[in-house]
Amino acid sequence: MDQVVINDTTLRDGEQAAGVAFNLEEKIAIAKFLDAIGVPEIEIGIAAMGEAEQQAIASIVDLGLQAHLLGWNRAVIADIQASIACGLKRVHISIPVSAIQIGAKFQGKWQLVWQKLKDSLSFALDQGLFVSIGGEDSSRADEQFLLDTILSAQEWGASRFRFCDTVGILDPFTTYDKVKKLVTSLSIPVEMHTHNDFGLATANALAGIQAGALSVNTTVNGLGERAGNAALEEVVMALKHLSKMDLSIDTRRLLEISQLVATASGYGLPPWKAIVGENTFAHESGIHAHGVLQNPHTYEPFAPEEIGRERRLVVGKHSGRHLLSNLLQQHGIILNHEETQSVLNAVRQESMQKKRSLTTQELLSLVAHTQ
Ligand SMILES: CC(=O)SCCNC(=O)CCNC(=O)[C@H](O)C(C)(C)COP(=O)(O)OP(=O)(O)OC[C@H]1O[C@@H](n2cnc3c(N)ncnc32)[C@H](O)[C@@H]1OP(=O)(O)O
Ligand SMILES: O=C(O)CCC(=O)C(=O)O
Repeated sequence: MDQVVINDTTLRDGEQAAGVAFNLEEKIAIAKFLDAIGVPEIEIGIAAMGEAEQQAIASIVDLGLQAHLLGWNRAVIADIQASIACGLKRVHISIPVSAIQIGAKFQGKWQLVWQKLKDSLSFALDQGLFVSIGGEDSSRADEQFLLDTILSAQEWGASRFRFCDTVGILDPFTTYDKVKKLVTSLSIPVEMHTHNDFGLATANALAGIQAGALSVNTTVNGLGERAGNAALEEVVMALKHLSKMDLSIDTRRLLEISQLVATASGYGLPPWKAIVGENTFAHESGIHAHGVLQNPHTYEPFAPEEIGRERRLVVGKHSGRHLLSNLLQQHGIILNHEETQSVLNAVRQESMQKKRSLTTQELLSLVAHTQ
């Protein structure tokens, strides 16, 4: 199978999340970081948005990164001219392809949409650009109409097609079937763009890849419109561990980039967020901690170091004697069976009062008080 390409869109769809507005420094920092960890392609913004966005795009282009840089455009020649003025050599041209989208935006005039696509695509190709085409709302489009649209774009010179599950309504099985049909009928590669409205963005992205898509849009932390996009860290780690696909991305820095984007976006993550959440390698429950102390693989799908995190063992309401003894031994405290049990009872009580696990300091003072 050909190498799958990550085309990260944190700086475009990620920033479209309501309430997110990266400044120039943050945009540059995120682009540099994505490049540094080996992301091969980055969608860096929408030049049509105006001066500030154009400055950010041009500044990122000027960095001379290894990654291919892509600008998002409507099927409007002025949008593409703005992208070219920023120095971009790759453009993405999006058109709506479902009846509901074409109806709302172009009064159902699909021929007009095709004409806009043909005109803007020809213009971009005449400027010597790499042109990727996006089918907005591909998942709800009539399948024959979608295929006819892409076959036309392919004939007119497009280099890649982005299959968009714009409102996140697919499941992995349907995604697989739809993408398989396209991959079988097209000569240009297919890219996946999946949204998380039903919590299936990553699963659907993987299903598309399984069906033969060769490129995938991601965003760091899954940031993006509404419930977000397929998360970079989830797609990379799932491909690595579940599909045995090494994308040559430095996964040891995934936590760092997650924190960078969390700070820049102003949105923290729930502790249980897959891959990068604070609790993904934290163990409190007695049975789990006992297992992990013998062999971490009992309750961890991969080693925390792989994403740049450390394992945490904490005591709380659900802890057991093995974990407690282990933590106390690290502080030179050895208790007999009864003493351990009475500290454990006190830990449970205090944890319930505080509604959280205990810090090491709280545990040690509890030991001092129960002796
Ligand atoms: C699914 C997605 O995520 S698509 C990407 C969405 N991202 C964004 O919208 C963020 C950036 N957008 C913007 O800054 C602005 O919307 C701009 C600069 C692109 C356009 O702004 P405005 O001129 O004020 O128009 P507005 O946003 O209100 O309406 C969209 C216009 O684009 C048209 N349009 C929408 N999609 C497309 C398309 N794919 N190709 C061509 N025209 C399109 C609409 O028909 C409408 O046209 P009209 O002004 O002639 O009626
Ligand atoms: O690139 C496109 O064509 C549209 C991308 C998008 O953000 C979406 O459909 O959700």
